[in-house]
Amino acid sequence: MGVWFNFFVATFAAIGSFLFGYDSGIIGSVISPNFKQFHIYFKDPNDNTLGAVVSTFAGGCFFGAMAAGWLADRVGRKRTIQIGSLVAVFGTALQTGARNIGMLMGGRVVAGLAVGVLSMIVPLYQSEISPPHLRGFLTGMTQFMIGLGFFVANWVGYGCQYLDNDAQWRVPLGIQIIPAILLFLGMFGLPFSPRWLIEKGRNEEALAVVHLLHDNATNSEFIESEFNKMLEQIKYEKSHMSSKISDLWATKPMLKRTLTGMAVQICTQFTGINVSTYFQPSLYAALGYSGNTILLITGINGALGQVVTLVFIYFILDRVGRRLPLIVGAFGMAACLSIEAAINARFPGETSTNKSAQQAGVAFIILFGSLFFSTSFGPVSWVYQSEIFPMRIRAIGTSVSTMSNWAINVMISQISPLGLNRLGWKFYLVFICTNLANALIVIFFFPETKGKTLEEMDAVFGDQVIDHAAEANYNKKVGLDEKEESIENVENVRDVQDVERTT
Ligand SMILES: O[C@H]1[C@H](O)[C@@H](O)[C@H](O)[C@@H](O)[C@@H]1O
Repeated sequence: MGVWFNFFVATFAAIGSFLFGYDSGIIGSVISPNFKQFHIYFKDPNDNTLGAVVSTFAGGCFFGAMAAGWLADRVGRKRTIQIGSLVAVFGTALQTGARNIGMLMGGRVVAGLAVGVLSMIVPLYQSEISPPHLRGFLTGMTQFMIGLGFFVANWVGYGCQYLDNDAQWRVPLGIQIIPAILLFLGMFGLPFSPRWLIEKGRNEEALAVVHLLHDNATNSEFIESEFNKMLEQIKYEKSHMSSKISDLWATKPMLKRTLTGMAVQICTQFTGINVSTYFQPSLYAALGYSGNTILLITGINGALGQVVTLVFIYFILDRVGRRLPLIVGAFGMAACLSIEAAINARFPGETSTNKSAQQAGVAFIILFGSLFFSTSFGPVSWVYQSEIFPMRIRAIGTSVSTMSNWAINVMISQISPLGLNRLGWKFYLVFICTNLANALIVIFFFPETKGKTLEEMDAVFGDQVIDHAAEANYNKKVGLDEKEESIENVENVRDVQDVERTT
């Protein structure tokens, strides 16, 4: 079935990422003053309670991402997605049927657990089913679908504010049950990750999946070689290495991977994207805009971000690699925020009526998120964290990276309202510095991973590598049948390589 099927599988699984975006986005509308019915029903909850409604979700995400690392190895990537979607159904039901604020918060925590699981497992699954030359695009679908979730949530929120009974908040919260059920059921029809199948010794099923994903008349050689590489590497890892949490820092190359995986997510949060995502209306208000204009600008920004993300992951990411977009993006975001700070300092919305300054202010917020973030840390963070770990530790490594995302996410969303109120335009300065720091971190510490198979990442991070050419050579030399003996000889080949290296 080949590439189209591959694309379909990656996109369908990304319904999990849609839930991530929708669930994160919808709560901002539901608790806003426009949703009067919500405030009446819950007897005017104060700011602390509303803050807790938002942060309990992110807290749940943190623990969900943790659990997903454990689940993904035991029951597999596909079943973990299904578990995540079932938990999402439960969390949605609790929120939609909430009778008091406690029940609503309980629902937020459960939904958070689900989104935490899905945020970690969806890109991991996508990267394990992708051929190397399309991995950026297919794993990048995670970011596209997160953005779509936010976008749909904005408009659903916009429409529902006009309802004048409980449905005003129950409907936007309840809608998530549709994608959650669709994902749960649909995943029955999608394949298991071939790499996980090999790990479990189900090689024939794995080979069938690789055929299903990459098949077309001309590439049987590619399929065979891709499958053999997976097989050799995973068998070697299984027989020679452990998969304990401490393996994340057991050797220098492993520590490097772990720190890079965490760093890509921490840097993503320190771009300031969530200040712009969660508090976008306040940013436009600070420039002097109000009411429906704010909604309109938010809508345009969201739509533009989607188009740019798609163009970037489809045409650019697999060609230019991961490093360059991250570096350009970080400098671009620092530049946008510098101009933004200057405009806000010189022409504050309360006192200034300078129209061009206001428009420029809006333009640079849009450029920041829809251009620079969408072509850098947005998609690349998910792609990168899912491709850098070896199989035996990939689930735990990806889980720790995703947990870093949520931990810093909670921290930044807690301090942002304070920062924006107390520091005003000076708050931008913080993120100018963090974006410059992000650029330096990438320049000095992030290796390029474009086009490599997941098994070739060992070489990228300085680990021992199975050299397939040397292996074939060795087999020929000792007169063995290459294919059958390849696994058994990996150890010998390494010995030969070691000898060659030391002589
Ligand atoms: O807007 C989201 C943001 O809320 C997440 O924290 C980030 O990790 C995603 O990449 C981004 O798309």
